[in-house]
Amino acid sequence: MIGLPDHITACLFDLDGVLTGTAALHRAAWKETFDPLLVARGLPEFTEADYNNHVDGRPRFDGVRTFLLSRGIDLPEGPPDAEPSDDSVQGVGNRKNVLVQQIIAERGVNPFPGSVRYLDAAKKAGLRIAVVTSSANGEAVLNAADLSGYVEARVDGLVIAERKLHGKPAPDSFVAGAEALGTAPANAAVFEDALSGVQAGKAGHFGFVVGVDRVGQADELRAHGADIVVTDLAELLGDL
Ligand SMILES: O=P(O)(O)OC[C@H]1O[C@@H](O)[C@H](O)[C@@H](O)[C@@H]1O
Repeated sequence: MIGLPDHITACLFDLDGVLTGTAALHRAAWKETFDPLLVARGLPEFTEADYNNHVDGRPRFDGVRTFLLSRGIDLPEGPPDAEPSDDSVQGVGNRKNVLVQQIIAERGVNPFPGSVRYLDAAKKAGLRIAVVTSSANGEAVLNAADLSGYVEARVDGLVIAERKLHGKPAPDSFVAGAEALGTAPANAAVFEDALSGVQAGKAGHFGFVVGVDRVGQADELRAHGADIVVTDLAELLGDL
């Protein structure tokens, strides 16, 4: 049914990069945040590979920590209300959030047409639908894309922080999404564009992991745990 094995009764969709084109906006905000820190230390600029390997899919402050570690930069943690100008992990994360909200407001949120068609098909097929995103801006993005009507349960960055869940690549946020729908992981499909996200799907033993390749990393998505890789969700409907 709609490109999924028969035992699948629920779909757990990542948001940025799977349902909406906002992954590129997050990437732009991260680059604008990290480049001055790198340049000041004489290090190479933030690349797409840095984003894909260290930041994409992870909760905001995990992304800061993982990337800084990859470049050997040690910043103090700082308090959660650190000023966006503060050179601490919390300050850098807060700075990125100011930037991403500006960029989203300027460029707008566009759902992928193939993803909207897939959501329609999933709903028609009677599959349960949840969104599992590390973004604390998830609700605003879903609303801006006019997709909230499809979503029966949402696990976002705010929920992850509040419940102290381990972020992707740990499976916990997807497990919480399946739980919210009353579905066992074995009967749920995970849809992810991030390497950390397909890794989470595999680690949680979900029934099917769909890798969504928006940036030419199909092999990496497979190596991190995707059972199948598509470039557009409508491919699963078999009519592209
Ligand atoms: O900073 P936010 O909006 O809470 O988002 C956290 C992360 O959310 C993920 O969905 C994105 O893939 C990441 O790029 C982003 O950093």
